[in-house]
Amino acid sequence: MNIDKITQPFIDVFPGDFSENPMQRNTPKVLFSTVNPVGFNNPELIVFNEKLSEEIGLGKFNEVDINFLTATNLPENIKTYATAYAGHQFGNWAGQLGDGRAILAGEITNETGEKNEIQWKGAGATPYSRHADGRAVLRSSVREYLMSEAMHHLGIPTTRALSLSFTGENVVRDIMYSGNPQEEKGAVIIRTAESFLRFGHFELMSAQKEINTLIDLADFTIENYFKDIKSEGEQKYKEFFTEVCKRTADLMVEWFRVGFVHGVMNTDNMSILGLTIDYGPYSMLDEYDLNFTPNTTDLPGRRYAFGKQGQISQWNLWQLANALFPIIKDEKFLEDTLNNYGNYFWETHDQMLCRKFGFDDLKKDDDEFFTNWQALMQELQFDYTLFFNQLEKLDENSDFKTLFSTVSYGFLEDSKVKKLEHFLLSYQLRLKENTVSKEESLNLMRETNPKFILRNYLLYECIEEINNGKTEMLEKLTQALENPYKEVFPEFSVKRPSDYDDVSGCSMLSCSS
Ligand SMILES: Nc1ncnc2c1ncn2[C@@H]1O[C@H](COP(=O)(O)OP(=O)(O)OP(=O)(O)O)[C@@H](O)[C@H]1O
Repeated sequence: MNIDKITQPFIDVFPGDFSENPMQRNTPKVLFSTVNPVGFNNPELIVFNEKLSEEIGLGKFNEVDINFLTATNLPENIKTYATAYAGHQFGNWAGQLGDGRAILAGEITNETGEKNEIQWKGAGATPYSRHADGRAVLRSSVREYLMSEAMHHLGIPTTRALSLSFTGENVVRDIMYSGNPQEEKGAVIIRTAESFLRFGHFELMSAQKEINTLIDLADFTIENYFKDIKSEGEQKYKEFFTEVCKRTADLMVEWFRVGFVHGVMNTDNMSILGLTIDYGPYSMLDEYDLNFTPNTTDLPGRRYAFGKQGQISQWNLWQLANALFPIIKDEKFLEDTLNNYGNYFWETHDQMLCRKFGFDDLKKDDDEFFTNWQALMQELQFDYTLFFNQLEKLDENSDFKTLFSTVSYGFLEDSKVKKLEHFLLSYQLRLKENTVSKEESLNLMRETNPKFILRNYLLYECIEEINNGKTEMLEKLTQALENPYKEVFPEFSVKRPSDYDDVSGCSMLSCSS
């Protein structure tokens, strides 16, 4: 691998802590600290993403590269560091946080000039670990590795995953806060992204009244990642904020399109670039439920439930607006932009739903159609993904009851069948308003509705296998997630088996990763 090409421009630009023993640091107003990863004695590669490595300019894997992949015995040119950020967690200001178990190697540029940051997750404690260990368990690492790649192949902006390795050490975790912690295998992943900057980085500098660094951070971000912005002065920051709002809304709509529930949308988990970041207690939707949250910590308020993600992202943008206020002093502008967020979000959301149904354009009465559909989905307990796959197969000759009863988690008694029939008739009437052919309408559905989603029970089975030294499921899932709009393995295109309804890690997840 071209490890020698990795550089660290971030640490040349921003104030940081370079002290010998960063764990005892006492310099609050910095954006990063240099820190050495622990290194591991017996690391073992589980999977390496060669396509991504080539794409970002890191090239092919050699056996010696296992050291780099686990942040062990690093060469001189890699000056490792962890960044400081702040955040609002579950609606409350949490003060300073930071990369508690993420360590950056720096950045690599590929042949076409595209830059990517490279980061280990689980390579040891940093000055931002608070009292935690900086480690990651196999379970959470497999989940992040596979799901971030699945999102990429679904066409959704995300951080990506380059490798997954065993560290050779065990880590102690209490999965469901049972008071009975268990040893689990430790793992480390490398993830990559154009940038890992979060809303929280801006919040930290603003809260600390480090306005010059806030300006530098905004300038750095615009110059590197928002290259279309050419204005100067306050106008530049206004355009930046508008674009962050747009990218965030677009991302939320994409999550709704495929049924992704993030589970822990704190502002420190919001990417300033509009990427999906932090694959913790996430879940893909099985049965359609706007109120579903996979995160056990979130159960009481369901703040981060599936149906609330649009609204919560707007709340998070309000916090970002507050943080940017020292450089965008136009309160009315910020308020108007945030108020427009809802309109833009719903317009984009409804356009997306149109495509899911194979409609070529949004019509006046679609609002009512979508509301009826939502009520039907909830009441008939339909699987979100499979419902649309079945809808593609519907024609005059099909037995609609058989077609849809296989994708419900409940029993379709006569009254429900009537409701379904009524809805499908209204759907067929609505399809007649299309100005495109049946085939074009079907193509729209096929490219919008995935045939494969990475369900929690599949991940659960995969983790069990890897724990027992087998990688067959990992290989199959990789193949399936790389082709999500095809049915590569028919056995994966079924609803969650009922055996998994109450298995921890399949229905509910905790943050103990
Ligand atoms: N095992 C751990 N050791 C040290 N810090 C941790 C650990 N787990 C979580 N943290 C820190 O706690 C905060 C919130 O955790 P969260 O679960 O959102 O993040 P994460 O999954 O570790 O990381 P990321 O957001 O980088 O994907 C973060 O600042 C994170 O770095």
